[in-house]
Amino acid sequence: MQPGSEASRRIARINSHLHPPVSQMEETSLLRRANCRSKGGASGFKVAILGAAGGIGQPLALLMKMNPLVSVLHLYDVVNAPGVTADISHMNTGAVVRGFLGQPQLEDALAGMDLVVIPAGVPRKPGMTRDDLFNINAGIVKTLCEGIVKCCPKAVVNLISNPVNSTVPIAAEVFKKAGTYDSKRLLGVTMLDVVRANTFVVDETLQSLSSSSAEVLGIDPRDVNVPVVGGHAGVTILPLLSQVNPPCSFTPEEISYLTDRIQNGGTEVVEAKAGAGSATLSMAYAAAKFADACLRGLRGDAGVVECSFVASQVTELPFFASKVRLGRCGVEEVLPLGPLNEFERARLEKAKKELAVSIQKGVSFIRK
Ligand SMILES: NC(=O)c1ccc[n+]([C@@H]2O[C@H](COP(=O)([O-])OP(=O)(O)OC[C@H]3O[C@@H](n4cnc5c(N)ncnc54)[C@H](O)[C@@H]3O)[C@@H](O)[C@H]2O)c1
Ligand SMILES: O=C(O)C[C@H](O)C(=O)O
Repeated sequence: MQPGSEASRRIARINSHLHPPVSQMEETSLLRRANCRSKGGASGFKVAILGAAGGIGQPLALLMKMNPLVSVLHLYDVVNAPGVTADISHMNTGAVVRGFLGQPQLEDALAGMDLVVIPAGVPRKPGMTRDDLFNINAGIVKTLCEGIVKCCPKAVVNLISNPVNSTVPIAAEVFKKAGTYDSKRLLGVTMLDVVRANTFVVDETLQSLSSSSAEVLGIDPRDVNVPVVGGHAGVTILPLLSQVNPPCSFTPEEISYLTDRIQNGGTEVVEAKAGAGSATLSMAYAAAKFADACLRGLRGDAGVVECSFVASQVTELPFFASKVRLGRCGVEEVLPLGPLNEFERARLEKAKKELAVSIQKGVSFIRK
């Protein structure tokens, strides 16, 4: 290709969108605004995915590109962001996609975002707990949240990176330190626990147990809703099987089996992947569902309720996962747990003990 030819100028233009030099920032952001209006429409939201080239990031980027509520989609990673961006950008859906590679482009990736979804960080290998990821992922989450402070302090943040029970407190502390903390806008993503619970209640109960819960036979798992409260690791994951909707009853053996399977769903995938990571596809599905719920809330839809790990007064702990009502500012209301049976009350006490330690570990990481 001849330097200075029309083809080389076109490629230079495409590259400048993928890696906008700082000197072109103003011009580029005008271009972005123009693109947003022409393609996404005035009502679309601007969404950034941080860790977009990863196992979760890539399918999540695909699903967000398909979401009609998204007008601009920013894909940021420290590796491979241009390739993923080029690929996703060929999908003929409305959202304008832009790629951002490496720390120097983090601020451009975040500028003006309404929703920031964070699946950046290392996943587990067999034999590890989520807490074993703390040493690496805590620093990653801290850095990304410092970027949010600077560039989009009013964005709603969906935090996926593990250990969620500690990374959400880390994010809160970063925001508090900067004076930008709004507890309504920080949500730990525990949706995969709900997705698993809904699936296992319909599937596993009927397949592997001689079930007295035949009421659920033939029900689409998408129509089942199991609230999952507490946190997102082992015993802190507490499905409230007494509150399944549509209502259905389980034997004590079924409750114990289902609770253990839901609590160990992540480990089941980690072991099946045998060293190649943890849940990515089901997580991308869950994250896309949760992000969509947040966007519908931001749009002003009524009655959007999902479970999430948020700042909470539902228990004595400063953070707790429970049903939350989503609205124009993020979390509009943290809903109470509702009536728990004896089994759930006992499991709740266990969950709170472990959660308290994980939350404090996250807080201390920033305050130290
Ligand atoms: N909340 C949940 O329910 C849930 C479910 C599954 C996985 N996870 C967690 O999500 C995280 C990601 O999992 P994965 O399978 O996608 O891992 P992955 O290794 O496949 O992808 C992670 C991506 O993050 C990127 N990354 C690393 N440091 C970064 C930084 N500083 N800035 C931006 N990007 C960075 C990597 O380059 C990589 O592309 C893990 O911590 C995992 O435990 C959480
Ligand atoms: O189990 C993991 O490490 C990943 C994730 O938290 C999950 O629940 O699948």
